[in-house]
Amino acid sequence: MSPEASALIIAIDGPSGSGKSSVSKAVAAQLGVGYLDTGAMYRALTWWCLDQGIDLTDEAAVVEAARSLPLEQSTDPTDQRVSVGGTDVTDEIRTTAISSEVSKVATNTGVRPILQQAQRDRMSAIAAETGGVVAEGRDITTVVAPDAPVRILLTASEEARLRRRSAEVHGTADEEAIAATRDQVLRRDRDDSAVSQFTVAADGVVTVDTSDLDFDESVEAVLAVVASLTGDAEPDPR
Ligand SMILES: Nc1ncnc2c1ncn2[C@@H]1O[C@H](COP(=O)(O)OP(=O)(O)O)[C@@H](O)[C@H]1O
Ligand SMILES: Nc1ccn([C@H]2C[C@H](O)[C@@H](COP(=O)(O)OP(=O)(O)O)O2)c(=O)n1
Repeated sequence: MSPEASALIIAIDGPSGSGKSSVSKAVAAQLGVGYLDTGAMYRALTWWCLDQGIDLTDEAAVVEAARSLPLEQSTDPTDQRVSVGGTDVTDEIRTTAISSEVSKVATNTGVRPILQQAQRDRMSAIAAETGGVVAEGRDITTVVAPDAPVRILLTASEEARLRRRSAEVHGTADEEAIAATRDQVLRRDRDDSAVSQFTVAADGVVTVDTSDLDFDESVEAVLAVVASLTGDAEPDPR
């Protein structure tokens, strides 16, 4: 039996602002396994293309960039660093400049199989190293790891997602800040929906709706699903 056969592989998908990244990191940390942020890979490729002066609408050029992307990404859920070609882009890939362009790269159908395969390879390597992995994105439960023993769709109402992203990016969730966040959340989800299904759970995928849960409750809810599906994944009580 390969080491991966008994590994704790957890796939989490969901729309922007549902809590995928923050909740997945906390779950991975509590379970003592590695973490893979697949959205960061699309963001890093977007940054690289813009840095190289590649027109994001030139599909073939972006596919070529995906093939040779010099990406380094940490797997520690408590210390996430992303660098491309030796440049640390951890913060830069979260800026509005990247958030507003990333869907052009994520909806490039030549790019997706390249990053999906890279994600499968990364998941296997992380699981072999740490005994498991929490991987999150838009198509992990359906395309990247449809055989994962734990597959979760993390959702939240449009209102909750806008409020959270607005508070995160603008430090407030007043009307003006929410209006400024709409493009980043709703338009991007609409564009991304053209290539992935992340609003309705596929067969066998458990939905966790965090609309009325605070952050800690969301982490608990995901851990409860993990425990119920694996039987032996109760978090360390320390
Ligand atoms: N259940 C929750 N309740 C309140 N805030 C949350 C919850 N889950 C996540 N957040 C906060 O909302 C923001 C967006 O979460 P994030 O994990 O980046 O979402 P996603 O990766 O799905 O886009 C972050 O500031 C995060 O701390
Ligand atoms: N597995 C994935 C992960 C992300 N994407 C796309 C969708 C998003 O527009 C970008 C960035 O994803 P990311 O998870 O960082 O975005 P949010 O934090 O949820 O707003 O990449 C994807 O198409 N497939």
